[in-house]
Amino acid sequence: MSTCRPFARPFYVMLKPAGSDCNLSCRYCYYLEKRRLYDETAVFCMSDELLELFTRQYIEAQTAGEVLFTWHGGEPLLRPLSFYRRALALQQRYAAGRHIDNCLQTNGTLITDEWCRFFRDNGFLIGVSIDGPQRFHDAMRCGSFHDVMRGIELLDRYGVEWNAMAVVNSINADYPIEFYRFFRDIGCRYIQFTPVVERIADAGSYALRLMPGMTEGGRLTKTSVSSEQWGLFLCGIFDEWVRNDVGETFVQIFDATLANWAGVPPGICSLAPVCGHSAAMEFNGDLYSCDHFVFPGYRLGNIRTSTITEMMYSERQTAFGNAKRSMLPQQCRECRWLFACHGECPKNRFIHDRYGNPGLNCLCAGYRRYFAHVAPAMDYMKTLLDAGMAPSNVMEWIRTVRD
Ligand SMILES: C[S@@+](CC[C@H](N)C(=O)[O-])C[C@H]1O[C@@H](n2cnc3c(N)ncnc32)[C@H](O)[C@@H]1O
Ligand code: SF4
Ligand code: SF4
Ligand code: SF4
Repeated sequence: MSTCRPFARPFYVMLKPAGSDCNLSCRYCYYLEKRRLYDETAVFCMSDELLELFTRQYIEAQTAGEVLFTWHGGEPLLRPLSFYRRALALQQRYAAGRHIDNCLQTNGTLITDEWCRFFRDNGFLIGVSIDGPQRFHDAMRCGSFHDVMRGIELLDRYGVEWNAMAVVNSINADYPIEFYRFFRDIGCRYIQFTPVVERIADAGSYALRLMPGMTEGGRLTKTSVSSEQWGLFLCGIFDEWVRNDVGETFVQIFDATLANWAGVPPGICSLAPVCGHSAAMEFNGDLYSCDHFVFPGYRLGNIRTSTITEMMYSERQTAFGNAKRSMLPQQCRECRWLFACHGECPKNRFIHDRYGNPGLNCLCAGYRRYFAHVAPAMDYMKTLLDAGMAPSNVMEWIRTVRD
């Protein structure tokens, strides 16, 4: 096994213990169709033996004293509690003094008292997918609103730490304030927004229906958000947040934007300069460059035949990571917001820039609007941070300059 550890930063692997299996079929889901990569498979289920191999390799591969396990899917709660008990036992067996944390991303519908006790007792951080008020959520997520809210109430009752993962799509994007207030009203203090940007491939050009980023052609799905919608959405929510909630409600993209303004790592890959530190592993041990690049051309190998270390530090994965920067079109290279945007996620890069070069992010116009809109407040918060003061002082300032 390779002992070479050239990355200073840790890396992460998102695990798919039930593959792409799910009890829902959300309209915009990019992951459900990944079962087509494994046509010969009837049951998508990570074996105990593979779980052990992964756990050992993953812990050994980490350069830091903390190790984060990320359970993802499909729906990870389709696996029984006994699977996760075994996972924790294996983590302890191979920890060798390292501190281990677990987070799990779920649609929330299968949460029970028993799961909550387990999450609480073992310090799991739970990401719950919820797309805002019922009419928005149900329109995309199979009418599951009440089941998800019941899951959230259970998590609250047992004191389990959770945050919201909200997908911004063609429908809810036009209602930023209603959407944002919903999360505040249900007591959610940590919110992540992800825009839907998916393209359907021209017939027969890909093994999957949806296309990978950094390619040309295809047509946008109906649920995808437009660049204009995304920009207006972010500006609308920012105005509400910056007046009332700084330091109280944490919106991941605003924190990441401020981090880039202050010159520290942003904490989300989409606004970081390079990719390559977060891979995804399917139920059978296949490792892919990123959860949003689970396509045959981005399969790095399988942990039964190569180690995670070899694959994560391979030339291929390094090239994948650096492509985020090296493939930036001229318009991005000249952009005044490059320090904050970095061309955003390569998954969303498939339009031409103003010079006719390929590889511009299809949300570019929205991001330009957003960065220009938040710049004065970001400048002010950076000044506060430099002076050792809390960014929440921006709320008072913004009221005096804008009211
Ligand atoms: C694929 S799901 C897997 C975990 C779990 N089933 C859930 O829904 O939380 C992971 C996250 O991706 C989000 N998601 C699904 N399809 C998406 C898309 N096309 N674009 C952006 N996010 C998407 C989901 O809403 C969820 O928050
Ligand atoms: S619950 Fe998650 S995995 Fe299942 S369809 Fe919805 S987004 Fe996809
Ligand atoms: S491709 Fe997108 S999601 Fe994947 S690591 Fe890069 S920025 Fe993140
Ligand atoms: S705002 Fe547009 S041009 Fe500027 S870095 Fe981002 S994607 Fe590139």
